[in-house]
Amino acid sequence: MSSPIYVAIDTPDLAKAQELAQRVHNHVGGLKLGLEFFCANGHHGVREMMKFDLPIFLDLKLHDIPNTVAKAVQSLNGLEPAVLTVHAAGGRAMLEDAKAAAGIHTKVVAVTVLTSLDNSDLTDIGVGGKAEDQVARLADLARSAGLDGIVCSGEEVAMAKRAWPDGFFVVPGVRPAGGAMGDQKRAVTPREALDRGASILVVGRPISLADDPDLAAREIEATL
Ligand SMILES: O=c1ccn([C@@H]2O[C@H](COP(=O)(O)O)[C@@H](O)[C@H]2O)c(=O)[nH]1
Repeated sequence: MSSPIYVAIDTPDLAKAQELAQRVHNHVGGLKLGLEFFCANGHHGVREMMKFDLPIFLDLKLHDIPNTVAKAVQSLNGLEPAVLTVHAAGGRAMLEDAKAAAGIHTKVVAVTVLTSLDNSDLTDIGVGGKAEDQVARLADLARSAGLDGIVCSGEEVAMAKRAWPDGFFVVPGVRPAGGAMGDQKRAVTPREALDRGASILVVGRPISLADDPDLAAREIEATL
């Protein structure tokens, strides 16, 4: 069975992205490419990364009016990433149109509450209540809009999976026990996230900043 770990390749530099993928490709289940990579390298860069023969997760977190998001998704035609993100806060019509525009092999998943936010950050942006309540609301919206799943933290994934047993749950911001949090605020360990119902885990800096990224990936895998 392939690893649930998708390594976040957070760099605009194609050569560095290829070097990281080359080092870890035998011990991860997929490659996650974000906005900084896509803005710098576009379709060509994604095609280069597809040569590692691993599923590609395009984490573009699209969030705009429905027409614009649908056209952006259509513009990915030919790439057919395994996973594509949009922001649930874009609303029902945007989510429906994003899903309709995606290829049949692409799981479209909605980002609920970024793992870098805590309850106090939510208050700052006018969202009352706790992160868990907001995740529950947006997960329900994503499900009823026909999406494949959501992105949430390991703190909410068990609750979300209970409500949506066949949903696809992406959990980023995981940290090995004692690992540096950086800007992440709602982090659990990779093992906890999987035990609570994550379908895949996104791991960035704990692998990419390690002296030996392949060893770091293998050590995380060994805890699962
Ligand atoms: O809520 C979210 C959504 C996406 N991400 C992305 O995951 C990785 C995490 O990187 P780390 O270095 O392991 O913190 C990164 O690419 C984010 O853009 C997230 O962290 N939280």
